[in-house]
Amino acid sequence: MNNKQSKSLFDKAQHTIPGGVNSPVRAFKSVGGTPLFIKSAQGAYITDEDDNSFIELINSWGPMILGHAHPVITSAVQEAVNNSLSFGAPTAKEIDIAELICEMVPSIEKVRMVNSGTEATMSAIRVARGYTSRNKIIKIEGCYHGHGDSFLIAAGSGAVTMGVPNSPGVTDGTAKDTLLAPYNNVEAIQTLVAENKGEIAALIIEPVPGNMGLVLPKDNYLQKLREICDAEGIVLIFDEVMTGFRLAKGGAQEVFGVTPDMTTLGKIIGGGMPVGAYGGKAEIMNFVAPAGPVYQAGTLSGNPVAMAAGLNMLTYLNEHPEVYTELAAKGEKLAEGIQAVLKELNLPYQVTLLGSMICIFFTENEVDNFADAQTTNTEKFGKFFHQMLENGVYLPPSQYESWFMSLALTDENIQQIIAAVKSSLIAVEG
Ligand SMILES: Cc1ncc(COP(=O)(O)O)c(C=O)c1O
Ligand SMILES: N[C@H](C=O)CCC(=O)O
Repeated sequence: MNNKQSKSLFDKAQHTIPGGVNSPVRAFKSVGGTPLFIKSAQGAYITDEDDNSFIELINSWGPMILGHAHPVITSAVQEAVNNSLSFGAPTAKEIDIAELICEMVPSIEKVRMVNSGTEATMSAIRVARGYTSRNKIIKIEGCYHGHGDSFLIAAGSGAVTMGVPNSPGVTDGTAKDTLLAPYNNVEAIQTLVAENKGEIAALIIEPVPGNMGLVLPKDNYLQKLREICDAEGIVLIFDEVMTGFRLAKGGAQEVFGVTPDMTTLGKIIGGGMPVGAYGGKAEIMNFVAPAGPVYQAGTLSGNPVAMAAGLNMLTYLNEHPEVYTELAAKGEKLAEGIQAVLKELNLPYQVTLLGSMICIFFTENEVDNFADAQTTNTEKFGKFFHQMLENGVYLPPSQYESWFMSLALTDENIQQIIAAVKSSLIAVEG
């Protein structure tokens, strides 16, 4: 594969951008080699600066549910930019999108728009702390909630990919207020709650973690967390930055029938524009300024272009529930195909699937938490990743990420991905 242009751009970028990228996971550090510099994307395909085109399973880390450059989104953006890019004042579309979010995710009675998933999670815990007058939070090992200080402890995604799940720069004072428990382990939560009685403001969790690879809840784990939080007056926050509007209209909370007190949302609600949001029970959200005393603000929050894109995206999803059955069918087809390849090649690796989120772990252990995920052979994943590129498929460049499917993937694309998985595994396993 010719990557001359990408190499030259990566070299140039090192001079003015730390590590040559604006978000660490993009740097290909854990898989080695040179990141691809992207020129454009359309439907299920992405094209780099060397004019290589790939079938794509990153989809901007989730939001491109309909595929790249979908007219439902691009037309909204084109229309909105004609009316200027930002006002720093309220607009009618902010009400429309808030109403739609509250309709689609009924646990959200009030919602505040911010500019990223990180802002959403940082703000949500501040509000939970203000509401409960408590300081500590419980975070689940391997979950990623953006780069807020409180969350960069046993963090997944780029943090674990770079080997720095505990980041320098986070003070001991902040770290001591973040209590950790393994995913799928109810006893660990019960112990933390007993040891910190009356001190825990919130439990924040990716209900279906996609930042340690994809891991699924088992044995009514989420229901049990709900019960513990109810009994102890702890605010249960579902971080649905990845899963919201992807797994179902109402996100993971709809799929598993568990109602959090607060929900954080991200990129999907902007159709790919930089957006985030947090919301939940009115009683809690009324603590947010100017309604209440917890301060949170944003010059560009509710940006009109992002709101236009997001409103069209959510309206489309709301009016086309068949999107979710179609995505799930595509997910099933891909997972079945990969399972068949693994069986044929006699490889004991794990495939995890939920709806249109999917992942292969290079381990023979069942993966129920971060420790299990870390038994994966990351070196093999790196080789597999590069083989997949050679075979025309662009995966997230880390074992500790989920793959995201879009509606634009055709049956033929799915067969191409399965064939690429087979050829790549054969090359990796020798
Ligand atoms: C579950 C989850 N929460 C929060 C974030 C942070 O979002 P952002 O990168 O937009 O700050 C991400 C992704 O990065 C995420 O996957
Ligand atoms: N896992 C992250 C988002 O979902 C990866 C994106 C990033 O950090 O750049």
